[in-house]
Amino acid sequence: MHVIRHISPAITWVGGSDRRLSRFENLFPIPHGVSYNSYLISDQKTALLDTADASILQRFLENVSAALDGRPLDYLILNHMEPDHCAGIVALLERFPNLQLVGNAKTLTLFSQFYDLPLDGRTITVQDGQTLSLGSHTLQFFFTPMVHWPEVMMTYEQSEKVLFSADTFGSFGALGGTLFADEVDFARDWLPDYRRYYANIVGKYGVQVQNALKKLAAVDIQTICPLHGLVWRKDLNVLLEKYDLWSRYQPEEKAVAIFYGSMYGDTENAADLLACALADAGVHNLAVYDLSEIHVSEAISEIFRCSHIVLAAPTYNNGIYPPMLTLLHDMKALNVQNRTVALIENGSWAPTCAKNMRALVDELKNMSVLEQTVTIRSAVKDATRTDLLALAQAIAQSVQG
Ligand SMILES: Cc1cc2nc3c(=O)[nH]c(=O)nc-3n(C[C@H](O)[C@H](O)[C@H](O)COP(=O)(O)O)c2cc1C
Repeated sequence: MHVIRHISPAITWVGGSDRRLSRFENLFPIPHGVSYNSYLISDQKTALLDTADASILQRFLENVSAALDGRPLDYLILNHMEPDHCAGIVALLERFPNLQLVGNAKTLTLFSQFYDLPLDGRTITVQDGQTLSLGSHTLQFFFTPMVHWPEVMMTYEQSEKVLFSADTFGSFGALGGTLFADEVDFARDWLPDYRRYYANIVGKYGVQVQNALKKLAAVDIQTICPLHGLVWRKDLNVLLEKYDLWSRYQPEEKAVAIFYGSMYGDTENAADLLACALADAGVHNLAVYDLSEIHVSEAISEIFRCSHIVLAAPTYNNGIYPPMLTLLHDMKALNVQNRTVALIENGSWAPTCAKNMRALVDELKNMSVLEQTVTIRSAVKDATRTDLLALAQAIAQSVQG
C-alpha cells in the first residue's frame, strides 16, 4: 500500500525509508536508517523529481502510481545520477512510454554508463538556468557541480518557491511520519545525523557548496526538498547557517573533543586526566572518544562541530597507532581546516607519534598546533601529569580567550 505525504496540493512526497541498511555507501554506519526522497508535481504536465534506492523500489513505484492517480508521468527530472536515487528510472521508462528524462549533458552520460537502455528521443538536455513549464508550475535548473558529483543540479519551482536540492541539505536518518523539520525536535533528534552526513559525504566540497549557496542567494526559497532527510518549510536559516559554517570549515561551537587511541590503557589514562583538568578549568563543552570504539565518521562529525581537538595516541611500529592514522587521513581527505590542535604521544622506547601526527596536521589549512606536546613513556607519571595539567591550562586559555 502506498505511503505518501502532500507538501502542497500540487507537490507530493513519494519517497520511503530503509531502516535495515547497516552502512550507507557500505561504509558509514546508519543506526537511524536513511530516507530516499522523491517528489511528484502534478500540473498540466506531471514531473517526478528523482527516483529512489533499490531497497524501497516497490513501495516507491506504488507511491508514484498513487500520487499520479491514473495520469501518465511526463517528465522525470534527474538532479543526481547516484545509484541510491536512480533505481526507479528504468521501471518508469517502461511503464510510461512518453516519459522524458530531463538532465544535463553529464547526467545523461552517467545514465548511459550505468544502464544499457537506448534513450533515443526520450531525453531533454537542459542548460544551467533553463526553465521547463509544467503549466502553472515552472521548473528552473541550477547546476551545482561537485556537490558532490559532477552532474548534480538543483531544480527550483518558481510558483511555490520550492528548491529540490539533491543531496545538499540531506541527512542520514529514516523518516518516521514526520516529514517536515518543523514537526520534529531538530536540534535534539536530527542535528547529529545532519552534521555527520554533511561532514563525511559533502565535507570535502566546501568550496563547491559555497558556490552553490552564492548562486542561490538571490533565489526566494520558501521550501527545501532534499533527497535524504527532512523537508524544510520554516526556519530555513537554521539549516542554511549550519551549511555556511560547515562549508567554510568553521567550528560550530567553542568546544574540545579529545580523541585517543590506546592498547593498554595508558594513553586513555592521559586523555581522562586531561579531560578532568579541562573541566576543572571551566571547559565543560567537552567530549572524550576512544577511536577504536567509534566509527571514524563520528570523529569527523565532532571535528566539524568543535573548535579544539586533542589527538592522543601511542607510537606503533615507529608510526601512528592505526585508528588515529585513519582519522588523520580522513581529516585530510575531507579538507578539515581552522582548528586548534593539541597532541599527546606515547611510546615505550622511541616515541615518534607526535612528530608524525604533527606532519599530517601541518598538511591541513589554518590549523593551529599548541606548543605543549606531551610525551608519555609507557605510563603516566608525576612529571607527565604535570605536563598534562599544563596542557589543560593552555587549551582552556585558548578556548576561553
Ligand atoms: C605492535 C606494537 C608496536 C609498537 N611500536 C612502538 C614504537 O615503534 N616505538 C615505541 O616507542 N613504542 C612502541 N610500542 C609501544 C607502545 O607505544 C607503548 O607501550 C605505549 O605505552 C602503549 O600505550 P597504551 O597503554 O595507551 O596502549 C609498540 C607497541 C606495540 C604493541
